[in-house]
Amino acid sequence: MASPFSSFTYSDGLTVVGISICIAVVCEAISWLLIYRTTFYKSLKSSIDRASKKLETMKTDSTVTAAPQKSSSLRVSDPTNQRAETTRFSKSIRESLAQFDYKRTMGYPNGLVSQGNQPLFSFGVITDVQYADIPDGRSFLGVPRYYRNSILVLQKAVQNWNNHQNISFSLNLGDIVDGYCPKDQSLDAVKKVVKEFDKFNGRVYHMIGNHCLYNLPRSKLLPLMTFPNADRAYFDFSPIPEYRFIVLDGYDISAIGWPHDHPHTIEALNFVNKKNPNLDKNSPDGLVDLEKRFLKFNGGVGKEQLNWLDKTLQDATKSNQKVVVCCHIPLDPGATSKQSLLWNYDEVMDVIHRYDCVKVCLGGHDHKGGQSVDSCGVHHRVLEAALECPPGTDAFGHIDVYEDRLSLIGTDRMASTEMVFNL
Ligand SMILES: Nc1ccn([C@@H]2O[C@H](COP(=O)(O)OP(=O)(O)OC[C@H](O)CO)[C@@H](O)[C@H]2O)c(=O)n1
Repeated sequence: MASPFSSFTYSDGLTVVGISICIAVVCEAISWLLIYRTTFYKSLKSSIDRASKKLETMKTDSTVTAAPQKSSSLRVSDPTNQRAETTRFSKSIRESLAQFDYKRTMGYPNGLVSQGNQPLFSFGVITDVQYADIPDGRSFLGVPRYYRNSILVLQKAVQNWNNHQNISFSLNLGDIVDGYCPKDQSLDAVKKVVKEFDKFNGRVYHMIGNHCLYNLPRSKLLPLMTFPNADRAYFDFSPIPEYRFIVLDGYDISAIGWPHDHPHTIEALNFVNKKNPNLDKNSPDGLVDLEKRFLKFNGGVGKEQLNWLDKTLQDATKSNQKVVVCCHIPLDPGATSKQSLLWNYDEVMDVIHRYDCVKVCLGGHDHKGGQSVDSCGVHHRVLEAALECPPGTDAFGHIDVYEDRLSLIGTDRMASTEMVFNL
């Protein structure tokens, strides 16, 4: 009797192998599309790598501690505490992996995890309004700028936030008036824009940018923009006990805005003169890669503010809070052009990376916007400028805050972004 496989030829076998390979390739491509290329996967992977590294370090440390200590310079540590720490990190890795469970991930078309549908709270965002009562123009590099339309974009933003009814506060990420605003109109222009922000039925937290400082010195600007501490432009606040916002002043060390003989002006001028040999200190000519940030229109965070940041993060960690750091000048090279980076972004990020509590950094300044997840899993989102919206278009948004993510819902030119982080 003929076996059912008697007609099964060698070429049929090859066909089956071929089909299997094709299916494997298609599955891999689908996984890449739905999983590997998503921000969530990248952030989760980097968190797991980070936790694994920490775990390895702890294992090495405990071996060192267990061995007889020959030198007093070795770190003294309690083995019981170390075991507890190691267990905590193993647990955090297991939890991270558990998060990546297929059923929950597939609940969202873009492969993101959903934990609860109701945001804990929401806040409005807008940046680089750069209003001036002057005809449309272009940036130094030729990008169109709509100086009169930008205040209309702000008006729409405020209307939208008010209509939403659940926006607790709003963030202005800086540069409310453009440097081309005629100087005899600066004061009125700043007042006019602040008045538009004041129409929002909630608190507006302002940041200062280079263009604000081209118009008015700090002494005049700060009182108009009502900062929580009258004498400085960096501060923190907690809209709910579980979250803290830290607003940095990226023009703390700056050649713009302070009196000419102020120590911060002198420090900034010395710094930029040393780092940028061009006659025009706003020109990045000849500067290579990350050196391109050493431009006069950028600035840095001074020592006192860095210490304050460190203490505030320590405090947030103790209070088990998640933190959002905001600064007009971006803090991560992956999210911005090198020309728009904070002078000492590396020092600031070193402080931030000492803690696990910072989940997201928000910025402005680089008008085209950008997004990245850094090596420690912190999300960076640089927002698109209102100034570059042709009439009839917008760039503003609101961010819904959840336990495990921030969800930016942008209008028109401001791209919506999901920022999912590890708990
Ligand atoms: N002398 C200069 C001045 C500027 N650049 C490059 O042009 C870009 C932005 O300059 P500009 O539009 O004047 O600056 P804004 O403060 O209005 O906008 C802030 C930017 O969005 C931050 O990037 C920049 O790439 C400069 O390097 C120049 O080459 N030479």
